Amino acid sequence: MNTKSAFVAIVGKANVGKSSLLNALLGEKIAIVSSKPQTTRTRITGVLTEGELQLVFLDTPGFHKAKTKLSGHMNNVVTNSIGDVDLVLFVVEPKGKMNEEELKLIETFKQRKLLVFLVINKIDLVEPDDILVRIGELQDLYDFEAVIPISVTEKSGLDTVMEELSAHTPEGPHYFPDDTLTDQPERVIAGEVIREKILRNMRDEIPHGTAVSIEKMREREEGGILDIEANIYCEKDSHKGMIIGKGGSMLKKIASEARADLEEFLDVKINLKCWVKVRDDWRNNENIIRSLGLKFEG
Ligand SMILES: Nc1nc2c(ncn2[C@@H]2O[C@H](COP(=O)(O)OP(=O)(O)OP(=O)(O)O)[C@@H](O)[C@H]2O)c(=O)[nH]1
Repeated sequence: MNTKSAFVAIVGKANVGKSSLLNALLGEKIAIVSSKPQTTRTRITGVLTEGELQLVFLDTPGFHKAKTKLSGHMNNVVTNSIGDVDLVLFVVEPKGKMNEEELKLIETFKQRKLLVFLVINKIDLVEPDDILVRIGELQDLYDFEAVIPISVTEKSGLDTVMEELSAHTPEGPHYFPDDTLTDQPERVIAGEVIREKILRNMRDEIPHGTAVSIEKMREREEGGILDIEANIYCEKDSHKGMIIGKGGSMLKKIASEARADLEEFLDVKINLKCWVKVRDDWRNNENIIRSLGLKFEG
């Protein structure tokens, strides 16, 4: 089975129903990230797996103002790393003016050219005609991928949200085991940070044909050092050569940038080792995808 996966951010001003929407989408299929303190720092709020599809919901990475020193750090790191979310659900009220926060969000969409779905929530509070007016008002603000009127309370429109998300989710491995609660999303983050460094440093040469699997992540008993070992899978020998670079220079750059981000993010000294491996058909290979998934088990 070809799998597909996406990182999804739910954004919007306070009280528009973001949490309600997330809960409604996750329903009983929720694989809540555990309540271990680290996990809240990673801001993964839920994982939804349905057949081939896996959606990893993030708590509005980089979209809101820093409240504490920690979240300030997080915003920086997350904006730089997985701020490149695949899909965004922008939740708005069914009436009223866009406030400053919302206009800023739209600016962010424009700057990052994000793939955004405009979700007009609470349509149970307005007349059907008002919804049309609302759509007219808002759809010029950004080139939204779709405009979806919903009511979480009345459970209407939720299927459409899922259909749109699914239709726009690219092929990719499931980051979490399909049926397992995970308590180690920091592994996912580590993998994503490394992958982001590859994409950033190699923009054109190596497109999306890479996957990163965290083989090991263990804090040393003494010394406060976290050892991380990662495999970078690519599709061709020539890609492997490019990722490693002349005399290992590219891999060194990728690893040292990833290490710096992760040290700040996890607030611990990190010893990061990366290996590059060729897997012709990793996208299709059930075993590899499975092993990528299983790496996340506790
Ligand atoms: N009438 C109506 N109320 C809704 C709907 N969806 C959510 N609400 C209500 O709106 C309020 C805010 O919902 P939340 O899900 O907490 O909103 P939020 O965007 O996560 O809020 P913050 O955490 O403050 O950012 C709650 O009282 C919900 O019950 C809806 O479709 N219709």
